[in-house]
Amino acid sequence: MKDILDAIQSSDSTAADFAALPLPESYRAITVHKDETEMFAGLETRDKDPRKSIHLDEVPLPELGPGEALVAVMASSVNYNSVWTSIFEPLSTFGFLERYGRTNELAKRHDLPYHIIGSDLAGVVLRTGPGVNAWRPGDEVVAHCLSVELESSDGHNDTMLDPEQRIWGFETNFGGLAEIALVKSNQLMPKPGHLSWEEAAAPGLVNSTAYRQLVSRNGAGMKQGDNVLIWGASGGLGSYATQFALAGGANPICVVSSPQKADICRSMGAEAIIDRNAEGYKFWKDEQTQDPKEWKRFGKRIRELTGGEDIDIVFEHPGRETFGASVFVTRKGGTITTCASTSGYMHEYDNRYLWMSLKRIIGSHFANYREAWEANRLIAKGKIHPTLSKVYSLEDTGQAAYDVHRNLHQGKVGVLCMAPEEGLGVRDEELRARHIDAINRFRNI
Ligand SMILES: C/C=C/C(=O)SCCNC(=O)CCNC(=O)[C@H](O)C(C)(C)COP(=O)(O)OP(=O)(O)OC[C@H]1O[C@@H](n2cnc3c(N)ncnc32)[C@H](O)[C@@H]1OP(=O)(O)O
Ligand SMILES: NC(=O)C1=CN([C@@H]2O[C@H](COP(=O)(O)OP(=O)(O)OC[C@H]3O[C@@H](n4cnc5c(N)ncnc54)[C@H](OP(=O)(O)O)[C@@H]3O)[C@@H](O)[C@H]2O)C=CC1
Repeated sequence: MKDILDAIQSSDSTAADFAALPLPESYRAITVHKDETEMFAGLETRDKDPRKSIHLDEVPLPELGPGEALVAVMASSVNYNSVWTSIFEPLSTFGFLERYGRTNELAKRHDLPYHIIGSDLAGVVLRTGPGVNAWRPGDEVVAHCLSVELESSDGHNDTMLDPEQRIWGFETNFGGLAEIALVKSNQLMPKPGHLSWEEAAAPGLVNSTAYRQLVSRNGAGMKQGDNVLIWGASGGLGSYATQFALAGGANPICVVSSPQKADICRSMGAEAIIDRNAEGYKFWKDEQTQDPKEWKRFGKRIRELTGGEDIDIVFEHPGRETFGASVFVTRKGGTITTCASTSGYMHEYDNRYLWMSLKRIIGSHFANYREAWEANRLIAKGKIHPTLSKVYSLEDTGQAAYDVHRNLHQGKVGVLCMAPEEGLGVRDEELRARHIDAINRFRNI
């Protein structure tokens, strides 16, 4: 591993040098264990502690197949999907690995008693498999998390529709929270040169998801002037949705839960901000009953902030707790676009407000390669910025996942994998200097 790190840190290493580097037989990786999937049985979701289920193990290097690449991971980030994996909700991800393993001989590699998790990385290509021409050893890359087989016709208009579509590091093994990761080569994209390894690893999953969900024609197709209600506007997804709304000439109405988070949104340029905690919205009277009066109070507040207008697009992900309110506050003909259900996936809403006002609910999930590429291009051009707040060592990934599970974090939480310290890997100091305040906006708050 030391030779690999030395080659990455040396300014004159060539593709041939990387190709000649011997690969280690094993490497360190963040895992959950199959024999521990019942460890939290009977506990409430919030009491399931990722620090207990997340391990740092030495694991064997997987075989490299056609169309694949092995990447030395300098940094990764914590996504909520790793929280779900670590608390074994809504189901154990070992089921995904078993199912994938049954599909073909090579996919059997993924069905192991441990799951190496993580769906983001920034690093350097070490080896490519047969059939890979676009990338070579030594390339500095980030990886998006869409894994597709594309053997069926179904995925050829939009690769997210492939029947064998999987999220790398969640529904496949050998993810990014590790010193080495195995990806398909069509997950690779150029690392933005003005960012450090940990900054470059932070946006990937959430930035691509927010891009499809909000901007792409496959999602809400946001346009100039749209009022966009963004739940969790300073969180992982929301901090990118807020930037897309502002950069695209829309009007974000940011919902957050503290004055500090409201300040972050303000510093991004948002003006309409609702502190859901301070204003005390209670959309549910009890576990079974919603309170339409609270939907109306919320809608009235939105009208105050917009000069009397309602919402064109809701950027939904909290799910059960907010969905009824989201459908209610959307304007006639407007769109609710949803990619998750953090607070519960059995949603309830008053359908009269949907059909009578011709509203649409759009399901959105990650992004296809083109959408991920466009989202990464905006980062590389300094139009959208990473929202990295805190960075942990690989050893402390459990604590990082705990912070995200308990909503103690801001923006994105990074993890150093092979990178010995923060701040390394910057290749374009000039572009960095132009955007340094925006790059650091979420740091250490
Ligand atoms: C990028 C980051 C993203 C995120 O963070 S997203 C948040 C984290 N992700 C999640 O929480 C999602 C986790 N995934 C799930 O919860 C499950 O993954 C799903 C609920 C999405 C799907 O459940 P499943 O059990 O995998 O699939 P089924 O479709 O419920 O069951 C499969 C069986 O059901 C049959 N079936 C499917 N559709 C139909 C139909 N229309 N009519 C009749 N049967 C159907 C199939 O054939 C098969 O059957 P047979 O088990 O016998 O093989
Ligand atoms: N389908 C897909 O492709 C993707 C799905 N996801 C899913 O989206 C969800 C959010 O991910 P991410 O943004 O990274 O997570 P974060 O935890 O970083 O941010 C979510 C934010 O939502 C707000 N929130 C949480 N619970 C509630 C609630 N009950 N009511 C209102 N607001 C709430 C919080 O902000 P505040 O407290 O300030 O209001 C929180 O910070 C997860 O479930 C994740 O698995 C994520 C990425 C891709």
